[in-house]
Amino acid sequence: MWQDISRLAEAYGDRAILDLFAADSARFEHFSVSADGLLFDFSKTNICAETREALLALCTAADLLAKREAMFGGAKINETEGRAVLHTALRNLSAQPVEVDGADVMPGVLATLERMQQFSDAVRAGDFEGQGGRITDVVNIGIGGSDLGPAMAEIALQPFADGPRCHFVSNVDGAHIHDALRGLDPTRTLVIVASKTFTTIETMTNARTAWDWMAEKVSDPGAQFAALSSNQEKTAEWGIDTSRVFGFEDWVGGRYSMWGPIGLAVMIAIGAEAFREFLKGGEAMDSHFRSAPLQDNLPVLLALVGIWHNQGLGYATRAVLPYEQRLARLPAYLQQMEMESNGKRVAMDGSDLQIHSGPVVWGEPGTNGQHAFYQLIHQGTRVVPCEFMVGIEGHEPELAHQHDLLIANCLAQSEALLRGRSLDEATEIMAAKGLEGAELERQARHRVFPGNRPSTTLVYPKLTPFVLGQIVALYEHRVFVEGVILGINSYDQWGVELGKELAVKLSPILSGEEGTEGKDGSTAGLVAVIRAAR
Ligand SMILES: O=P(O)(O)OC[C@H]1O[C@H](O)[C@H](O)[C@@H](O)[C@@H]1O
Repeated sequence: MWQDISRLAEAYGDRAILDLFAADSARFEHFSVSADGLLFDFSKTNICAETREALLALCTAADLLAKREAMFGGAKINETEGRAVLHTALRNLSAQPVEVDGADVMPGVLATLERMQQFSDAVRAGDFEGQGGRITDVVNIGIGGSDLGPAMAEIALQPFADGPRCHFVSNVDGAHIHDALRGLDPTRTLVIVASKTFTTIETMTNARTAWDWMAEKVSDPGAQFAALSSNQEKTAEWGIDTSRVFGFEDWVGGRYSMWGPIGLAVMIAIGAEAFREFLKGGEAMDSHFRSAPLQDNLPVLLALVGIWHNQGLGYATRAVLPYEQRLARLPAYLQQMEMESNGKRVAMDGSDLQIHSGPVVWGEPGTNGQHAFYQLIHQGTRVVPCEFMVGIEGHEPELAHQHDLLIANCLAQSEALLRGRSLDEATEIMAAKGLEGAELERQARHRVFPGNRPSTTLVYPKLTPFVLGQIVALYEHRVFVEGVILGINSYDQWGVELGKELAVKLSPILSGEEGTEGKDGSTAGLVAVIRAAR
């Protein structure tokens, strides 16, 4: 199967996408797909019917349909940790039973959702108070999957945010919590400690700092703390009342956890009803993913475009470019989701991967990125497949003219990438400015855009909680499909462990309690410089 992809990449990798449009006047219709109001256009790639067939064959070869049902059905597909992968159960509002080890997980999921709602309602209504009165601010302390999702969503859903202000603290750098707490009233602040394991050093350190900050002004800091975790033993050690502890099971991966208790800060910000809309959006994408034929299946096609560009054509990165300022943190969120999930060098069975792992994912919202890094995207020597996204409508009707400009910019960028500008065109432009001879050629060459650079565009009606749920679930399933095709485990993250272990060992070396014997020359040298300067 991979041989087919290599053969097609060899044969078609360089062909002109514009020729494909010329050969098929309905190319846009043939190479775009819709699901519940979302439209995914991948016609501005060099995928043709033949390539699509070959890519779809990868799904069949990887037994995608059975694996998809295994995931939704609660099978322990995270084989290196012996866990099911059931973030989809967190948004299974229809409550269709989902069994793990013979027991339906749905009653527990829905009961926790209900408890979250009661707590969130109480905070928002002022029925749950701080020791100085109504809660005005919520500080979510967590990192990685316990931070990026809610932090991203809280910004994304600002038009719906009518609850207390939310702040997110993740970095162990004391500057982060220092700046977040500055100006807050500890007597009217709720601290949410979000950590699946409740052992993550950054989160525990920041939680201790927040506790001490609060203890200076209130007699019972624990009364203004809530905990979100799958480790009930550890939350009990902190003495946080169980009424404010929201648990989840080990079958929710950290980077897939914003649908459950890890989303509490978002629920408090936007209210339980809007949060349920977010879940409904995810649920709608789940049912599309499970029921649409592969060739019309949005997550499947998004994944296949990814596989074609990365494993097929060898493009090592992809840029996520939301034309939506409120999705400013989406690229960072997807970075963890995609790179922690599919950045693996061995297959599920432990053998070396024979193809490249997932790509580097990066990005910034448009139009800002245009004035920063698009230069390289248009004229650099490497090709960066671009994933544009844009809403048809904004939330500010009085600024509709600005939204139109935003859309125009988004479409202009993908058009420019596709079309480019030839030497003839550039020469004509420069000649019109009066240049001649060698100088004309030199200046014209700088103004050539090679074009033929692939991009996709995801169009959504308007960034509502429902649409955000669709988008997040779309990318989750994209990661799943790519992981299945690559034959890796997308749900562990052993690659983050070594650095953590070494950091623990370096602490006593930095403080001087232990020496640098056995350390490499660079690490020993850096330690020496830092210690000498103290
Ligand atoms: O939620 P926690 O247990 O505190 O984990 C927070 C994060 O840290 C780990 O190092 C993992 O790389 C992430 O997948 C995880 O989301």
